[in-house]
Amino acid sequence: MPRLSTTDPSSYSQPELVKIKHIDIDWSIDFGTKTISGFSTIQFVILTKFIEEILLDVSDINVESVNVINEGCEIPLKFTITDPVNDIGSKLTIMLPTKTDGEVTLKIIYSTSANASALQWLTPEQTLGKKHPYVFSQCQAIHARSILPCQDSPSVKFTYNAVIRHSKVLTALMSSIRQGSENGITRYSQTVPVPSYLLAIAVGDIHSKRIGPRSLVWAEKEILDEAAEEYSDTETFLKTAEDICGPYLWKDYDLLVMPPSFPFGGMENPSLTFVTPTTIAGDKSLVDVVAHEIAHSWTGNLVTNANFEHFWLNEGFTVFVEQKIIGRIRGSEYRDFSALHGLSDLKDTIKNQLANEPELTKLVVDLSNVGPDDAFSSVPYMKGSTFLRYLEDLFGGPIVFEPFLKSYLNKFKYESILTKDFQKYVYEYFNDKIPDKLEQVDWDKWLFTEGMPIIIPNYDTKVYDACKNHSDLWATKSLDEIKSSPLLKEQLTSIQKIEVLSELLENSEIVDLNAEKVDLLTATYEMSKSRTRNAEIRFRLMRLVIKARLQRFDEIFDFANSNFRMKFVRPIYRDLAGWDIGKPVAIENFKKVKDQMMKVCAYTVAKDLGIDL
Ligand SMILES: CC/C=C\C/C=C\C[C@@H](O)/C=C/C=C/C=C\[C@@H](O)CCCC(=O)O
Ligand SMILES: [Zn+2]
Repeated sequence: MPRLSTTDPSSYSQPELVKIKHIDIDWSIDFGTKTISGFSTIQFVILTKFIEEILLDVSDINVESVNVINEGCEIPLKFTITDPVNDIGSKLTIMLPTKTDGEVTLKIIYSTSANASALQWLTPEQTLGKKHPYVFSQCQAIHARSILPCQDSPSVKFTYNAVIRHSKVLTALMSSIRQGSENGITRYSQTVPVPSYLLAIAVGDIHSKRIGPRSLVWAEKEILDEAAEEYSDTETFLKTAEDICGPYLWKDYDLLVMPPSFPFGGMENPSLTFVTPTTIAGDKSLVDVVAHEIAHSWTGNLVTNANFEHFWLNEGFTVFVEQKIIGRIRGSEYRDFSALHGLSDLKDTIKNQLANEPELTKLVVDLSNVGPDDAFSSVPYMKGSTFLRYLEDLFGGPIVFEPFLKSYLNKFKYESILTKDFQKYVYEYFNDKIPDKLEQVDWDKWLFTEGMPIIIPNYDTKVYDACKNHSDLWATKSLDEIKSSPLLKEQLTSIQKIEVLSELLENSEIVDLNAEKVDLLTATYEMSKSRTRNAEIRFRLMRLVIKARLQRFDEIFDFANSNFRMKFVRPIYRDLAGWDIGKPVAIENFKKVKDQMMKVCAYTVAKDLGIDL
């Protein structure tokens, strides 16, 4: 795939010449045809002397007409759409009537395809309530182009108003501020400029419950109360994040608990985080995802990567802030534990998921020939946050680094930036203060070396050590020795149990896994399905079952079919694909359930299994 534009390798649009400033959206949601149809009125600002055409991204969109709006009159324009390119979609070229400068407004009438990659349409049977259909979107990284023609590049930020026409019995939600809803017409308005990937919509039989002064949780009725209970610390997270990052600029912060096929843990859609139900463990042990999504309100949503090669600016910073929130609330040893746990995940990613694509283990990647969905991994999250922690420690700790962080967020809010902008600001801010420390940072090595981070910070290992002691016991001792070990009298928390399993997975080659050991482990830490709802635990336990080559496929697929969060299903399918007996069973199961997965999930799992979709 050729590099599409100088600004963004994953977009046909030319943000260096022209940028969208505002969109008025008018959409009708049709569950019968599984399509959204309507129009967008798009205001562009021209950044060069003049332009004669405008290029937009589209994917599988049927464009009916394009008109230029001039002093209230609409003049039809010629346009062409190229054949789709895998992962990227098509180029919509709009011919302007004359050489144009200043600003221009276009009205585009269009409808989506039933296969729009950003959307998942659920039948009533696929919902908890079983009575009404449901549709939701996931636009990151480059799927917004499948629901509206746009400059689908995070280097472009725009405000929008939206009118959503839908069945009166359903609720329509968007990632902005609700202006009202009457007779099946719901209006939203986003007054903070956002990139296209932060557009989000969900329509279904969705209800809400207040969980804080600026927060509602939205969910199907059947899980509303337990969700409200699980996420009841949201306001504490918000206040702590404000203390670290500055004022919260998005007015409301709501959560929408997604259907289990939502492919990610959470998505930072402004004012309305989408969160997977797999974070509901019943004991708040997995709500760090909410701290993560709240952190994105600054890192990612206000200061945004200009293209996805610099995704670490979104995710590395967000994990860094998430861990600070955890440290502030639970103690610094838990901040460090979270970082150490992240490093275990990173090791797994580098060893397994990216074993054949080491160039994707760099902090800044080259996406000229790779789609963002294919490049996605824990690397920008964990390597990025480790780099920031290294800088914080080197520069003098939080007392020095936190004022910088606030200043950085304030300086670049509403903008889209590259790594070099961050680097330049580090020098601008610290040059007079700590020039000797600045000299020690090997930027090239941090940004472009493959594999694990070049330096591992000196973390407090107090919480982690207990996990390591337990995992060492299981890895090195006989069953009798394990059973009689005094260590097992020590209670571990859910997050520590997760780490014990991660360590065992990391060392699975030497652990001598067998049915008895797996069963004893399961019983000892109360990890059976009947004893825990913790999906992170169940996920790792199922991976151990596979590593032990136990043919417990019912149990494995009971979990792998209960949700289609890619973080869970992809490693399970990958592990099965590496086992001659597991692979055909996995393929058979995948074929049965792939239509219930969101497209990005089905596509990547098929790749993991080495089969065509
Ligand atoms: C270097 C990587 C380059 C580009 C990747 C960018 C986007 C990839 C695309 O697949 C979308 C990702 C969306 C992520 C949303 C939420 C995550 O934070 C969830 C993390 C995994 C999980 O917890 O389930
Ligand atoms: Zn994130």
